[in-house]
Amino acid sequence: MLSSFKPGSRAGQRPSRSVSLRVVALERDEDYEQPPEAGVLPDVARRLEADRSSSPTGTAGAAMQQQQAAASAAAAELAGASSGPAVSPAGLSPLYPPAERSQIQESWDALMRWSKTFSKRSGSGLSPIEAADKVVVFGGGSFGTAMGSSLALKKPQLDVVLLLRDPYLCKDINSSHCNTKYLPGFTLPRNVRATTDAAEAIAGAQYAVHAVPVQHSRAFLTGVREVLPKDVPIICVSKGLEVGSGCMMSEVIPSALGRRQPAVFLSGPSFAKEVMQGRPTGVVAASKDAALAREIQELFASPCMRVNTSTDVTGVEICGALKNVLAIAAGIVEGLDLGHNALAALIAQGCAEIRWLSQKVGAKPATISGLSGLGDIMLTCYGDLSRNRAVGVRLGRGEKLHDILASSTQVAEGVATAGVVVGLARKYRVSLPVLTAVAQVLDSNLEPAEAVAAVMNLPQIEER
Ligand SMILES: NC(=O)c1ccc[n+]([C@@H]2O[C@H](COP(=O)([O-])OP(=O)(O)OC[C@H]3O[C@@H](n4cnc5c(N)ncnc54)[C@H](O)[C@@H]3O)[C@@H](O)[C@H]2O)c1
Ligand SMILES: O=P(O)(O)OC[C@H](O)CO
Repeated sequence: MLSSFKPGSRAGQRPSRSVSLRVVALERDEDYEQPPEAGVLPDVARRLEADRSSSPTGTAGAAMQQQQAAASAAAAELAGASSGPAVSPAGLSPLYPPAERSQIQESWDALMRWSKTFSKRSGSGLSPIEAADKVVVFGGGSFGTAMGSSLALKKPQLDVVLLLRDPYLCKDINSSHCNTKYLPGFTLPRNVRATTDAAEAIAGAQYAVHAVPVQHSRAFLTGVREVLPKDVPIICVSKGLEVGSGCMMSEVIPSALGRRQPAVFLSGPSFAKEVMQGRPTGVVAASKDAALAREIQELFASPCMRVNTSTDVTGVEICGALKNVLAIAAGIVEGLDLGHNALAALIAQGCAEIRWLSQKVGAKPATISGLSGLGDIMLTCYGDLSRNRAVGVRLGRGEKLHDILASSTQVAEGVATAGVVVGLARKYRVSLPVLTAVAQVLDSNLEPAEAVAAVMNLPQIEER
């Protein structure tokens, strides 16, 4: 049975933000304990990989749990590797000369000791997940369901409530423990449930994960404004720019709620299906409130999920929005069957365009080359699971946008965002050939092949 519903329970019950402060400095070498023996680590990595490949992909609870257990065991073995036996992988002679080998081993040992020291220094007291008893997820699409499930698995007593519009899907989720519309084939953890009742879903929740598509977020948030306590942090996972206003979600949220709500923007390379499968994933939690970003880092972190923190909200948001548009371009190149050279050149050009515009709006270089920038660009441009890329592939193969959108039940945020990006580029006086070409194709002003030819025939320039 799910944990009890507590209407009075609010963010006040969350742990003090100083609790999870961690020390990041590397210690002096002599402070460390014995280094691990050579030969242990490759075995751990191999076992983790073997566990991964033998996991079923269709049962989120089981697969995620197996992955978390495998990753925990591997991490524990890494941390405790100092006491392991000196075994060499059978039949393999060392690749590097002895001097290099000992340097490599020393560097690795230092890393493992740092990891151990770091873990020991984690704060005492209740962690955010221990302190929480309810989390509400706005939108029960693929990513809201996946992120809610990963929290539910961390704590079986946690009440994770998906707030949906569709009563039939709610019934389905509550009776079959499967989100048949957005994540068919995955069994959800038992402590994930769904409702269409916003007041009931939100009451008593310590955190709200916002996973409603950007273009519907303003209306959605306006609708829940009265029942959402002003101190409940919103963890926004939606990536895109609002049509009409050009706003990022960090602007949409306070504008729709009419107040400054605590908020964190979680982004990075993270396909919902792979999160459900418990495959290793890395994301970044960005907030102007660094303590809140650390709290959310700790809330989501698991053996399967690394969470970096950042205070560069603008950078994380703009990169997350722009990579979706670039992924459509990558899909077009794929759909036109232009080859690997073309795809790599396109993505490199797209990365430059994202860097030019992101810097103009204030993104930090570390963000652009980090998880929400380069990390998510790579995933979305190369990964077959991307909906944005899939739109591009179908356009490249000759389908019309209207038909593509009509046949898809899931959002491809880049479609709406592409037009907004061109306006933003004009505002900041940046020329973005690839991203503008995507908007032209989507707006039916250019055939995909014509767009490629036009971009190829632009003047030859110096790289910048
Ligand atoms: N799917 C992923 O792998 C993934 C990963 C990271 C981030 N995201 C981002 O998360 C956001 C949500 O994506 P998703 O994949 O869950 O989308 P989805 O298409 O799978 O589901 C969208 C959800 O939003 C709901 N919704 C749509 N219109 C609504 C409205 N007007 N009011 C209320 N709810 C509405 C739908 O009912 C559904 O529950 C997007 O911005 C996406 O870019 C997705
Ligand atoms: O499927 P897409 O293209 O919406 O991408 C999903 C996520 O943003 C990947 O990080």
